[in-house]
Amino acid sequence: MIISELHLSNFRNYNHLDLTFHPNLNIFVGKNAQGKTNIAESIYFLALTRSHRTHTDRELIGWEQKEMSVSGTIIKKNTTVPLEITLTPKGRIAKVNHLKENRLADYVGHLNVIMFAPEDLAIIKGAPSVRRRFVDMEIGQIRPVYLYDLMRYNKTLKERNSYLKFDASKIDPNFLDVLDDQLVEYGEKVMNHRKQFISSLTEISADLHHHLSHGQEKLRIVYAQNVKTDFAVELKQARQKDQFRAQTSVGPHRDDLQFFINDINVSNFGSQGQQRTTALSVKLAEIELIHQETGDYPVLLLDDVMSELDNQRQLDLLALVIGKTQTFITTTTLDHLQHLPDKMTIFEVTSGMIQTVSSEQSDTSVDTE
Ligand SMILES: Nc1ncnc2c1ncn2[C@@H]1O[C@H](COP(=O)(O)OP(=O)(O)OP(=O)(O)O)[C@@H](O)[C@H]1O
Repeated sequence: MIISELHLSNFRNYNHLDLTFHPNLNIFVGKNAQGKTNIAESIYFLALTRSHRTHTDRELIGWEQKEMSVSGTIIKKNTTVPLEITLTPKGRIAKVNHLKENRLADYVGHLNVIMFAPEDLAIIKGAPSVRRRFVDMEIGQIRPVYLYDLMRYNKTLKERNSYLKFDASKIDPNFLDVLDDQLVEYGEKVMNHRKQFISSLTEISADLHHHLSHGQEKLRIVYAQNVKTDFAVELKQARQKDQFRAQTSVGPHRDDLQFFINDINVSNFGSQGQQRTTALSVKLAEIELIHQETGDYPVLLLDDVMSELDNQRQLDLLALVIGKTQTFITTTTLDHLQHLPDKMTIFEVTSGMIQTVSSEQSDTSVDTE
């Protein structure tokens, strides 16, 4: 799939912007703080209705503005799908084919994106919550039903945690049983989705990592599931402790991922280079996974990462993606970019203004099958 057009209105430092993209490669070049990442963020937002770098929607709206919108045209399997999201003081409105979709799960999935940004190193090095968010966003793109199950799980978890805060004498064990049953029902679904996703991700990323490390390293991803055997039993066993601490101690909200290279934990003992290559292998694996699950390649957003990769890694990366996935690169300079194809569009970004400085249209469009 490709995104052929993007329109921004009051999105961060863009008051009004209309862009037409190259089907293979688009490069945004400019000094720091000009608005390059904002473009990548707007595409990510159009796909997932969330930013990759903030939880606060307000930040996305231009200063002194009340609302903003991002819209774009997606081309896949010879069909054209217009998407649009508007953030207003009353909330967000998401439209597919100009029609409003009330449920997130009906909107997400029309545009699949993979973002690779410097912050992604946190998937390897950061807190478990970062890895859970990564897993949730990625499964949600492929299987929108996962978002339903996760939402229901989180709602029940919140309810249970609030109930646990009641005075012990006011807690009705039967009501807690009902909440536990619901938590187990939705939690099992969440864990099953995660198990399948992580198993496929492990398989594909192991191959890619083997390739990227030139046969030197064996990557293994482990789903560190918090529930060991039986969720219902473990929840019951933890009840007294949970009541005492007024929070639920067992369940997929405590899940984690672990990364091993040649059986050594990368998060704790890996070098910077190994951690970076692991993050890259995982991201590239997602591209293949989305293709396997949906039959389409996602759009790839490489935000400020090329300068972090050495010559060989850049070559490996571009060889793997160009011509397969429509790719967007943001960078402060073109100097260090090696191995670029002949056909691409380069945009120069200056204070929220964009100028097309070079556009070489390709004869063969990207494979959108
Ligand atoms: N809500 C907003 N309204 C208006 N301007 C904003 C808003 N949020 C951020 N900005 C502006 O956007 C600019 C930052 O853009 P962006 O993060 O895309 O930078 P960049 O070009 O990617 O830079 P770098 O190379 O440092 O990553 C800053 O000038 C900032 O003041």
